[in-house]
Amino acid sequence: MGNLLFTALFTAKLGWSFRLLMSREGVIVMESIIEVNDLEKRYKKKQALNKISFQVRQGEIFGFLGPSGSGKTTTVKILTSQLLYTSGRVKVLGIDPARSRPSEFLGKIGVLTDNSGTYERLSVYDNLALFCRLYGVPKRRIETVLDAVNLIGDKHTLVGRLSKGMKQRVTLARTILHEPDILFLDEPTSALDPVNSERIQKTLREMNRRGTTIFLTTHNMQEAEMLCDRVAFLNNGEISALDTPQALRLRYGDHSITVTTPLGKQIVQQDEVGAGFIRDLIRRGELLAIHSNEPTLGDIFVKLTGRGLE
Ligand SMILES: Nc1ncnc2c1ncn2[C@@H]1O[C@H](COP(=O)(O)OP(=O)(O)OP(=O)(O)O)[C@@H](O)[C@H]1O
Repeated sequence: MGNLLFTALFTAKLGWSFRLLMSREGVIVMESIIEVNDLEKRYKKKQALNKISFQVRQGEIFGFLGPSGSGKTTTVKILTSQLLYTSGRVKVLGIDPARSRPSEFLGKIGVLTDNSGTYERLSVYDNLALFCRLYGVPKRRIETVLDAVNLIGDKHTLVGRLSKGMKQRVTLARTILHEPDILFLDEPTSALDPVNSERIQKTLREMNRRGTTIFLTTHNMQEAEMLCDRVAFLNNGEISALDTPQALRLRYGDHSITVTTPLGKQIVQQDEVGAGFIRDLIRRGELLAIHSNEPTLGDIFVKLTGRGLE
C-alpha cells in the first residue's frame, strides 16, 4: 500500500463506512477491516499476547489457529471490546474497541464465544424475538436464521432443554440475526456433530459471499482449510505464520510425490530425477497411482512450533 496516490477517496455505504484507496495503477483496493499492531495482553503474571500484528481485509474469512491457551479467546475478546489490552494499537471497522461506544460498535459486529448467553427458560423463538427487539430487526428474520442453523423444527422448545450443540446453534442464530459486518466466531463448531458442522460451515460461506467478514478461531485444521482465505498460526501468544493455506502448503511442503507401482509405494522428489523416474514407470505401464504429499495445516503447525493444534 506504499504507492497509494489518494486516500479517503470515497466513503461507500455497505452497512458501515469504509475507505477505498486508489493505487498508482488505478486499481481500487479496500482498507483492512481489522488492524492489529504490536498488541500485547498481560493478565497479572501471564503474558497472553506478545506484540502480535495482523490485518484482516474486508470480505475475508480469516482463521486464527492455535492450540489451547495460545491466546485465541483473548484476541477475540479484545477485538470485540470485552477485554482491555495492555499495549499496542487495535482498530475494528476503524474504531478502537477499547474506546468504542457499545451502541455504535456492537450493532456492527456479531460475536460467538463461550459466554454468548441465551435465556434457558425462553423458547428458541422467544430468545431470538428478544434480540430482534434489541437490535431493531424485523421478526421475519427469525425463520431465515433458524433455517440457516437447522433449528426450524425446534423453535418452540425451551433453550434449557436443548443439547449443547443445539444451544450453540441458537447462539449462532442470535449472532447473525442483525446481519453484522464482521462475525467473530470462537470455535463455532466445537460442540457440533459432523452434519451440523457442515451446515454451519455452509451458512458461514453463504454469509461471507453476501459480504460478511469472518474472524474465526479454531483448532480444527480441516475447518480452517475448508473455510479460510488466510490463516494465522498462534502459538504462546505469538504469530508464527500468516498466509493463505495454499501458500503455506507450498512454502512448508517437502515437494515430494508418492507413486504406487506393482512393487508398492515410493516417495519421489518433484525434480528432474523424479520426473524421469515417473516417465519410465509410465512407459513400462507400472504407474498405478500418483499423489502429491502436500502437508495439512496441522502438519505445518507442528513443523513450525513443535506442537500440535489439539
Ligand atoms: N482471566 C485470566 N486471567 C489469567 N490468565 C488468563 C485469563 N484468561 C486467559 N488467561 C491465560 O492466557 C492464556 C491465553 O488464554 P486464551 O483463553 O486466550 O487461550 P485460547 O487459545 O483461547 O485457549 P482455548 O482454545 O483453550 O480456549 C492462557 O495461558 C490462559 O491461561
